[in-house]
Amino acid sequence: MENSLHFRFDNAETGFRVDGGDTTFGSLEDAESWLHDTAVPNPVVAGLIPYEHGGCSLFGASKDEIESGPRRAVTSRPPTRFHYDVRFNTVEAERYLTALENALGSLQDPSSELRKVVLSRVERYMFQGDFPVGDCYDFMNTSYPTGNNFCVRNIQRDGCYHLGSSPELFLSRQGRRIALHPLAGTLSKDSSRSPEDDRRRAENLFSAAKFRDEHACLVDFLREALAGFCESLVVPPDPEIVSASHVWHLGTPIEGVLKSPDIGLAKMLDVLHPSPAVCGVPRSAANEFIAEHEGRRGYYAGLVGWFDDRANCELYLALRGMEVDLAAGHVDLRAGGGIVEESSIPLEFGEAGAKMSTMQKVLGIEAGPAAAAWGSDDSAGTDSRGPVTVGGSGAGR
Ligand SMILES: C=C(O[C@@H]1C=C(C(=O)O)C=C[C@H]1O)C(=O)O
Repeated sequence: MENSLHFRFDNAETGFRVDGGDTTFGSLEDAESWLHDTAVPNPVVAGLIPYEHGGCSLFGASKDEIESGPRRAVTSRPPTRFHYDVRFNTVEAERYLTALENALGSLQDPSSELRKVVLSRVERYMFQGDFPVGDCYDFMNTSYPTGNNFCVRNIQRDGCYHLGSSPELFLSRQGRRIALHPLAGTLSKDSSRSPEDDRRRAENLFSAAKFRDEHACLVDFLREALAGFCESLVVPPDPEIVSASHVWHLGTPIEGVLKSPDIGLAKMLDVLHPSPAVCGVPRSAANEFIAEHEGRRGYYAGLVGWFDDRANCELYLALRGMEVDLAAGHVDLRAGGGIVEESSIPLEFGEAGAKMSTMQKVLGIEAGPAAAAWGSDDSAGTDSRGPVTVGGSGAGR
C-alpha cells in the first residue's frame, strides 16, 4: 500500500500529493527532458534532489490530476515504539566530534581558505513491527500546521522514505519573479520561558558576531550568485528572527526579477545549490571537507518540492527530516549547523540535537542521551559545557 505513496507536501498555502503512477526520474536532466517532450497536459515534476549531483527521486504528473485538497491531519501518533541505537550513535557522535575539531582547526588556521562549513550528525532509532509512513506524515501535519512538510518515496532504495518539516524556502519562481528565504544562525528555544520572553532572548542572535558572520557568509554568496541571473534584486541589509519548531534562526527574505524567462532550473541550481546554508564558504573547500568527514549526504540538505516546464518552482531545503528504512527497521534523524571560527563544540552538538527534536516530537521520542548530556544553550555567547558521555540505556518511548 505504501508503495503508491510517492510525494506529499503541505504547508500553510499548499497541499500537493502525487500517489501512484510510474513516471519517475533519477536525474534533473531526465525530468527536464520529460517536461519538454511529454504529451501530458500541464506537466509537473515533484520530489527530492540530493545534496550531491545525481540520484534524484522525482515523480512526473499532470497538475490537473494532483490532489491538492486540505491536508490530512490526525491527532494521534502512530503506535510504533523506537529504541536509541547506542552502538551506532556512539560511533556517529565520535565521528561528528572529530569532524568539528578538524573544522575548527582549519577555520582558525590563517593559511586555510575555509571560512564556514556546515557539519551534521545522525541519530538512529530502531523499531520493530509496523512503521505506517502515511499515518506518520499525517501526524506531522498536526504537529506542524505551518511547516513545509514533506514525505517522499526514495526511488533509489526500495522501502525507504524521507519525511521532514523544512523551515527554509530555497527558491520559488513564478515567471521571472523569484523569492528565497535563507536561514543561518540558530539558537535553541527555551521551553521554560514564555514565548515572548524567549523571543526577546533570541535577539541575542542579532548582536553575537558568530551568528552575524554565519549569516553574512550565506547572504553574500546568494547576492553575488543571483546578480548573474537577475535584473533586479532586493536584499534587506539586516536579517530578521525566524521561529522554527524548536529553534530560532536569523533569516533574510530575498526577492528578485530574472533577466530572462528562459533561464533553466538546472543552470540556476548549479550556481545556487548547495548554498552556504548547508555547505560553506568557499563552496569547493567546504564540500571537500564535508565529503571527507561525512561521505555522501544524499537527501539530507538536498531540495524538496516541484517544478514545471517553464522552470516555475517551489523548492525547500530538505532539513529537519528523517530517513525511514522499512526493511532495516530503523529511522535516521540528521541535523547540523554552520561552523565558523568562533563556534563552540558543545553548543554545536546541542544545536544539532535541538534541530532533531523536530522529528523526535513527531515520533514521540525523547531526546537521545547524547543530546540530554549536552543540555540546551541558554545564552548566545560562548559556553563550554561538556564533554558528553554518549550511550547509556536511553530508549525512546
Ligand atoms: C544544516 C541545518 O540547518 C541549516 C543551518 C543553519 C545554521 O547553521 O544556523 C540554520 C538553518 C539551516 O539553513 C539542519 O537543519 O540540519
